[in-house]
Amino acid sequence: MNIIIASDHAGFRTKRDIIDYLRRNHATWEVTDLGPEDDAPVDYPIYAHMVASAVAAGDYRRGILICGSGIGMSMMANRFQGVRAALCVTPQMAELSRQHNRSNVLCLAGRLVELEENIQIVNTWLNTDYTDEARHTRRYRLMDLLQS
Ligand SMILES: O=C(CO)[C@H](O)[C@H](O)[C@H](O)COP(=O)(O)O
Repeated sequence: MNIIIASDHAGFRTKRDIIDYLRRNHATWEVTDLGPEDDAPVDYPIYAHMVASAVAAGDYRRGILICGSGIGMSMMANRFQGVRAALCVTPQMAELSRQHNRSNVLCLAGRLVELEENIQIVNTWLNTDYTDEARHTRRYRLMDLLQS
């Protein structure tokens, strides 16, 4: 199973620490870091575009995007057909985004949520399966069908 991760400058430190955590604790996930390599200012749409297009193409099973609020990253990622990006600020949101929405990209708020909480969110998101219930499948498929 593979996962691709990127941030902007505001999410850089959280990204670095989450990648370190994943490599130590989730050995079954092969982690690819798309950058940036430091916290010099960058534009989040470029990084969201890289991650979301890789997930949409099926090259990566999951993606994680981190910026200051998580908002711009989720806006950009959700422009891609087949990408269901969820901005989560609590573990319960991460759980529901998997169970009900089958999220495949997780967006985190590096400036608004403490690292320990973000790690719990990541853990929950990786460890929660989609429920595969008919009503949820119908609804997440409708998102692709109704996309303009
Ligand atoms: O909304 C955002 C993108 O999702 C983020 O919070 C950015 O990290 C934020 O806008 C960056 O702000 P800065 O003033 O350029 O550091």
